[in-house]
Amino acid sequence: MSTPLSFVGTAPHSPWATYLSQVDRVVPYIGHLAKWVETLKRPKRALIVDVPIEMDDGSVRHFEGYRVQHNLSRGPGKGGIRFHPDVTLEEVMALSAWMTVKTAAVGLPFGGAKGGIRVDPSQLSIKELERMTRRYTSEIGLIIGPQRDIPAPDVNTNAQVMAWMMDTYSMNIGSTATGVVTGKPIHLGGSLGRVKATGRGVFVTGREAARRIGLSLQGARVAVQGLGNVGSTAAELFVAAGCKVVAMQDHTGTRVNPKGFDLDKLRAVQSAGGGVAAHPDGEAVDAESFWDVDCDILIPAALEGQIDAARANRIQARMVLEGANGPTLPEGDDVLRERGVLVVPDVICNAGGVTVSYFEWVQDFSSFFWTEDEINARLDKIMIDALAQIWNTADRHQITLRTATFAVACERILMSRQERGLYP
Ligand SMILES: NC(=O)C1=CN([C@@H]2O[C@H](COP(=O)(O)OP(=O)(O)OC[C@H]3O[C@@H](n4cnc5c(N)ncnc54)[C@H](O)[C@@H]3O)[C@@H](O)[C@H]2O)C=CC1
Ligand SMILES: O=C(O)CCC(=O)C(=O)O
Repeated sequence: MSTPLSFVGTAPHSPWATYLSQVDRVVPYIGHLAKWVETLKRPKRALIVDVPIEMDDGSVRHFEGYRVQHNLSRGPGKGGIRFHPDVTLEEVMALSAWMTVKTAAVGLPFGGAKGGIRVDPSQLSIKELERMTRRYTSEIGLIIGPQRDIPAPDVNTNAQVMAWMMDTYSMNIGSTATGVVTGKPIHLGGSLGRVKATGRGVFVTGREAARRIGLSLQGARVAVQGLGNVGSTAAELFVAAGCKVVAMQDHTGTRVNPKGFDLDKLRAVQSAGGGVAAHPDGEAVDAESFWDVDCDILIPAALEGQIDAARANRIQARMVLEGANGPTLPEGDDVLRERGVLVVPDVICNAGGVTVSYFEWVQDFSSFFWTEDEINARLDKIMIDALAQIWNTADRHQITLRTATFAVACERILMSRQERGLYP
């Protein structure tokens, strides 16, 4: 065992502390590979960059950006870029580590990486956002590239941000490199199906898990936290399968409606710049009441650290589908397990996005593009097969799906580490 990292404090509820605890729990299930586990407890490479930009009023502001490559044993780094005022190096480390586990869990030939800028993008004009994205891309250009590390969208980033990143990287190297990012607009080498892929993966794993625990989707009540890219797609697919969304929460507010929300109305208020608070139906409640809602399926699809032990004790659902990364703290996991609430963990549940990102990367290299039906069929198969293997592992060892996903993934990562050896 080596010394702990000096540059990061591990407060008990921080995302990095959560990740470390999840790694500790897998050690008894990975046999002789446990001797390599220390490699998972530190990022391979972490870059902090200064991002100075000229604001529209002529002043200059500096933002702090990060790109962390947690582990590259199985291939180039892969993972999204987050623009959020609470982004920290430590959070990005945890997000990059979950990418390492996630890509291995679904068998993609990638390592784990993540990036972010500590900024509230809603306070920037579109031109300021573009300048910031381009300067950040040039700064992390030292370590990204189609064969090295491939960013993608995450919270508050989208296809337009990816287009600016692709263009900036391409200008800097002197030729178009579509494969440097995924989640791009379709006519710039993006893939059909990528926008909805993460939510689709949440739905497919949720549907499989429901079938396995005998929960019928017909009339099942769903509560969703975070109605962005991931949460809104998952909600739509569950409604299409016969469920009703009885509670919704986003950064604007929380509403409940036992009759089920009309998601078309949500889309309309979102298009007008509003959120859940502006939905015309149901009843507005305080944010904390979200965790008491009577429901069958709970989908946290916003940020980390949402389900602590106290909230886990109040959750009424039979199943929690982690659309977000890191929404459940280890003590929340323990309570949910004791109470018999099934948790389908982030590292498999939300892996649909990176899976279609992989398809996008492959399509960019071959310059041959697939139909949306082909993409969805391949995505569904990968998710269903991966969940089946994880479920079997959980049954065999009598462990949670989270520890089982870590066991399947860590075996692949650490076997690669062992086979590659330590010395260049
Ligand atoms: N976009 C993707 O392909 C993937 C995203 N994820 C994860 O899913 C989660 C959501 O990501 P996206 O949907 O892409 O982001 P997004 O930016 O599209 O949406 C985020 C949603 O979270 C809500 N939110 C923010 N702060 C909140 C708070 N304090 N309380 C309640 N709601 C809050 C926002 O209002 C918004 O509805 C994140 O944890 C992300 O890392 C995971 C895999 C892939
Ligand atoms: O699509 C990707 O490459 C990464 C998506 C992501 O950031 C995630 O799965 O958390």
